[in-house]
Amino acid sequence: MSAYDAVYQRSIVEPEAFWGEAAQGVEWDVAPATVFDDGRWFVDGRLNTCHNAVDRHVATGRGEQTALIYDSPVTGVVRRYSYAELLESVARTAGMLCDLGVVAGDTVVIYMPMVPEAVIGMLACARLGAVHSVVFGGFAANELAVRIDHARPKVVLSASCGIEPTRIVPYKPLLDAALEQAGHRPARCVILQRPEAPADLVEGRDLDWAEAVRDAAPAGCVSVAATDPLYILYTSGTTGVPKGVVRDNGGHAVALHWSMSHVYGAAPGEVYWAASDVGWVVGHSYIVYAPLLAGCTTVLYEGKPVGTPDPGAFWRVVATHGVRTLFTAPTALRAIKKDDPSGNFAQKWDLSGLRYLFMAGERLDPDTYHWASDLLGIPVIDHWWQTETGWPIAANCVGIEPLPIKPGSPTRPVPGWDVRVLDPAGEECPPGVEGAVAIRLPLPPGALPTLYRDDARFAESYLSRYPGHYLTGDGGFLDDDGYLFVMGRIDDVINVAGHRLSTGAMEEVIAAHPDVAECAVIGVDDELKGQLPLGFVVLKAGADRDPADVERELSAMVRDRIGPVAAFRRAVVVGRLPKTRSGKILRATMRDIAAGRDYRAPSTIEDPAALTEIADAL
Ligand SMILES: CCC(=O)SCCNC(=O)CCNC(=O)[C@H](O)C(C)(C)COP(=O)(O)OP(=O)(O)OC[C@H]1O[C@@H](n2cnc3c(N)ncnc32)[C@H](O)[C@@H]1OP(=O)(O)O
Repeated sequence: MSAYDAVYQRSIVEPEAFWGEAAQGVEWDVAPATVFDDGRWFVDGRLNTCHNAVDRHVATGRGEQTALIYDSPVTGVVRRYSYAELLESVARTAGMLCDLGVVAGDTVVIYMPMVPEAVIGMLACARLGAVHSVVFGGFAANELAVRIDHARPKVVLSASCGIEPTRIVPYKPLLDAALEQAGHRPARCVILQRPEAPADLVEGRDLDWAEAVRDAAPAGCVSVAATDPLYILYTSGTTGVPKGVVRDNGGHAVALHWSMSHVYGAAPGEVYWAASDVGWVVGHSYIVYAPLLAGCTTVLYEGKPVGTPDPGAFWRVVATHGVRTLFTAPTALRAIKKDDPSGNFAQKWDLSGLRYLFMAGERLDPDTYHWASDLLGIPVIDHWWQTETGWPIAANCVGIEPLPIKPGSPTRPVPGWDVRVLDPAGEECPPGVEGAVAIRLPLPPGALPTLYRDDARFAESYLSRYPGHYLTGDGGFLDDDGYLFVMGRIDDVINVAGHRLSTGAMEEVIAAHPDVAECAVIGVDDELKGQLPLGFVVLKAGADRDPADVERELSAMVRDRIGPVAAFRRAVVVGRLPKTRSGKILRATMRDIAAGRDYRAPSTIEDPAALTEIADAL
């Protein structure tokens, strides 16, 4: 039996012994006597995640080691925080939150660009046992308002602006607009003033971050139950209402700490860089928590793969900061490949320290895999996971044993994840046959225990379709060697440049256009961003509009209501949508047509010619 097989089998057959041992990698205030009970991990354990990520390393001699490197080509700033400096900043920021009345269990919304204060704010919440909810900066005011109303934060942490390569994005007016729309009123908003676009502060509500922190006394770590929530992270579901994925403290700390050595093969003291955004789960897990829990140096990069200033940006960061492990999304590599197909910019930098390139966020297409692999000459490792799971479900666990790479596959299930591919009747599909990818329960530590304030939706979305299993929402197959191939979503969620978006949310926006009678949005393949949304709209009778004008207006509406990340630019006016006789829009068949897959008109279709019209429009 291979090393991987032995570790994997043990994790599935003896999960309590397996994770009980892994839990020893974390420092507990009260060590858990019970590893697993009634669906929850480490139920009677107590700990503090911030202590494990920061204080612990200072206490054990890593105080002078760099914890965080902030590299910001858009401002020209590079700043290093040692673990001791990070501790000082986090403790003081936690003190500021205490002064504002934040206590364990309160929620704090963080709407910030990629600046150190975003990381510090997250850790400060964790320090107090408060629950942070980070909202990605590329979302519009309306999306922020929805999240504020659901999370009901006592305090909002934000910044005056974000900086995109070609423009300053004023965040504060977006926050103000969100708070006007939201029913919930946070007690305070703390605003980081950036010199590129300082913001007006609302008297009595807003505080200047620098002033508020300056006057605060450092706060200590609050011990919390392992099952207490560390954060809520909203993710797109099939409807316009996002799902608040809950992450607990104990299971999360144990799983992430374990993953750094076993999945990524990263050791304390090494530089680990996840080129993502703190607004996504990759940012939560692998910019902030996991590298710090493991005593690594993490990189916070405020820039893009291209345009800041050139397609050598990633290679500069790797070479300059001695990055050993790089983690990014295929879209980022495709962007670099597009601007620098021969890899000339990579040749300018010494990349000899780079050991692994990990890829996730969307499917790694074989072309991009081969390009990166040839360019870098190191293992390029696709791995697959989700906001809900918090850490990898399938990967080539190089820390256990590197397995042969099969392009197009994220390799094999990671220990702890009992991956099954099920047919519509719930039977396991034979090797090579595609079905719904599900995880047999229990989910390992670190995976979501529920959705925030919505246990019913959690059960309905994930647990009801295949009893005893968690439904991932992705389709795929296992091959004869147990390698998983994930082929894409089986629902109305799309993935645009590694951003998970709901087509249902876009349809809600489009349907509000005065000339639109009905609409459907699907994802279509795109060479750069993986997928792009495409809308089909039927205009109201008598609406004599130029289709190009309608497309422009709908694009502006989606940008304004959901945000620029939706990248909604194409809307095709059609005479009708393909439907069943009972009036259900045949989105799944439309997706098949768009993906170039074989499709059959369902027997219940109202008029098969409607599908031909969609194919023609595409
Ligand atoms: C494994 C679990 C998971 O899947 S978690 C999710 C993992 N996903 C990721 O890490 C995302 C990976 N993608 C990226 O990092 C970016 O798409 C990269 C590759 C860097 C390209 O960025 P960019 O060129 O901005 O394209 P984009 O499609 O992301 O953005 C579209 C428009 O949105 C804007 N935008 C983006 N981020 C922000 C932000 N933080 N604040 C304000 N605006 C933002 C961009 O400027 C762009 O705007 P425009 O349409 O060009 O005007």
